[in-house]
Amino acid sequence: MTRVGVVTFPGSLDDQDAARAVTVMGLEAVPLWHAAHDLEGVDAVILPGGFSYGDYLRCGAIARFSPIMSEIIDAANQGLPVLGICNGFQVLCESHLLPGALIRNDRRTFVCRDQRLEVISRDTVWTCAMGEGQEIDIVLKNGEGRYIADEETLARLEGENQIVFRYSGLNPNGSVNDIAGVTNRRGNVVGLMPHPEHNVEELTGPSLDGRLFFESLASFLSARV
Ligand SMILES: NC(=O)CC[C@H](N)C(=O)O
Repeated sequence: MTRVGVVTFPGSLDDQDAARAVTVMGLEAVPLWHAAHDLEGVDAVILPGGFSYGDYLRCGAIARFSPIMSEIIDAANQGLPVLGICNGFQVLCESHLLPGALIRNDRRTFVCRDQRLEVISRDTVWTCAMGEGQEIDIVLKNGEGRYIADEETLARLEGENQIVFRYSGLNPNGSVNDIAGVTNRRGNVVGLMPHPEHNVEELTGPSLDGRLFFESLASFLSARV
């Protein structure tokens, strides 16, 4: 059975929900503590949402130095699928596994809403079961979701198909080019601000579009063996 590691940092909030989503999708969730040095042979890793280390300095800036992150950086550079959700996306940017940075929302408030996204690239481990141009609805909830990058990086992301999602309709936080999620060159590391783990069950809907992320992972892994 596919084993998906879910990391818990001090201050993580959505690690339990991420693990539940993994289980709901028929995969095995493996809890990984931030201080551990061992990925326990997992097939993929999720860095969940929350407030790691109290969001001090900058969201994700301290979590980046957790022992588990040096293991994840090495493994990701060798192709391990990694999904960073919200605070997890912030950690991935701070770790330089993904380019750019996330700063305070332009309206200076915490934003919590159902958010429509447009799928820009299905050329990643976590979106290969989606359609290009497909619109999906995923919960958004953060204070520092405004994606920025320098012009050269932006041009490269746009030119090399590394923008994975854009906000559809109203841009909720001032992210440059409406960017909601990006990937690395190889397409195994994806980070996004909205929370797919909250959109996998009827009870907590309204959409079930979060399932597509796990279906993508499953189809990528089964095509590989
Ligand atoms: N939902 C989250 O993961 C929040 C991330 C981060 N603490 C922020 O407010 O931006």
